[in-house]
Amino acid sequence: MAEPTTASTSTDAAGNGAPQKSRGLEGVTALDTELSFIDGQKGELLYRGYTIEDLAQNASFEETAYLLWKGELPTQSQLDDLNGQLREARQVHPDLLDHLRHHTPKGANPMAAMRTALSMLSAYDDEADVMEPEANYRKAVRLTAKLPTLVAAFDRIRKGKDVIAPTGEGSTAHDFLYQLNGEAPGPAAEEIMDAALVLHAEHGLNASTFTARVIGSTLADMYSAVVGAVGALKGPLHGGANIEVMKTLLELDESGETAQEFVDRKIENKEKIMGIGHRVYKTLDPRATILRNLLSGLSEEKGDTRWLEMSDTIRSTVKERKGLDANVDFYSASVYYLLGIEADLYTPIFAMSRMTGWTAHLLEQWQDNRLIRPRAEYVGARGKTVTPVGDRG
Ligand SMILES: CC(=O)SCCNC(=O)CCNC(=O)[C@H](O)C(C)(C)COP(=O)(O)OP(=O)(O)OC[C@H]1O[C@@H](n2cnc3c(N)ncnc32)[C@H](O)[C@@H]1OP(=O)(O)O
Ligand SMILES: O=C([O-])CC(=O)C(=O)O
Repeated sequence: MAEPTTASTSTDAAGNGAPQKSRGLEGVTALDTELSFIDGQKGELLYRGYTIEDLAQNASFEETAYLLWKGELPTQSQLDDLNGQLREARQVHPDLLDHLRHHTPKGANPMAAMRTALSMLSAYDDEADVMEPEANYRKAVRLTAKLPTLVAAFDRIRKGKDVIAPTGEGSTAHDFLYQLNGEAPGPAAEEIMDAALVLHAEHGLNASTFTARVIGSTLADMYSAVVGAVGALKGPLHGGANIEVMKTLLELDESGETAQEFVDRKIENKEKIMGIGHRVYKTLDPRATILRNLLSGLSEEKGDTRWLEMSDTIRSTVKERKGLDANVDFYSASVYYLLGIEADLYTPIFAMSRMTGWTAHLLEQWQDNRLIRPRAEYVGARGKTVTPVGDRG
């Protein structure tokens, strides 16, 4: 099962009822959620009872967002309302664009630029500190609408191109690709981007969502919580892995080293292979299967199967050598690459999608809030006394 241990009921080795420690909180169940279920042994993922395969195939990102926020898939009129709200909210205040244009170095890490821009957004939101559930829902919609605009704007500004305003039409996937590239995406590219957004939307108490819930549990506002979550997602052990996967593939393509030699070298040097392994999945991440299928179709269409072949060989070699399999970040990297997207935007794209999961968790947290505050066992020194500074050697 995904979450075998409940922190509040576990006991230490002596069975005396003291809380058990778990390095990295592995196996600890910290809270209840209705948002998603992961079976790490079977490789299953459900969002509110629906399989990820069903949602990726049959629901749009906007329908998925509604499902996460509201608990049910939307009716047509509910979806129309949400689409209207998202489209209207895609515009960002001109000050934000000026900040990206004039006060953000072109070489900034896009996740750092987004972390700052999201934080600034709160200053332009009159409801930033209003904690009523409806106000928080409206903020979740606004944050989800605005982040793609900020990501696309930053990419164009750093390339010396004009910023393209959102169209106020179409899906999140369509408008994002339009704002990024300055031309409307074809239906296939839009469909793939939409599916990728569905696949990354929610995943239980992953590190960034846990971060968001910890911040939310202090009754800090939604902006504070998602800014913290962006910080957590940036790390290469979490969402930042998708960028590292692409760097690996590009380096491998240049170097002439075979994928097997690469894996053996990494294992020999006790280095991690990015996009491989997972804290909860002990088998293939079901999202990786779907992303591999998308990559396979895209590779055929583009007549470039290099990345798929390289990825498959890395994956089968690590599986054989270490028994580890691919996670969501493994094939997404090549999918975005073949869509013509710059590698350092892959984690910001992950954040555009996960914004729905983070904010849905915050809405859930605030329905029945209690401060999240675990303990650390003190293992340092005791009994020391202060000597005057001049006498310290
Ligand atoms: C969206 C997401 O966040 S998905 C995860 C994205 N992150 C990555 O792809 C980064 C690469 N993967 C990893 O670093 C890890 O698998 C994590 C962080 C995802 C999960 O890690 P943990 O559950 O903490 O496992 P931990 O890091 O303790 O590793 C356990 C063992 O597996 C090995 N291992 C785990 N992942 C990898 C990997 N990617 N490559 C090589 N070995 C690995 C470790 O070296 C260790 O081996 P050992 O017992 O022989 O020392
Ligand atoms: O669940 C995790 O630890 C990481 C992950 O796959 C995600 O956040 O999508």
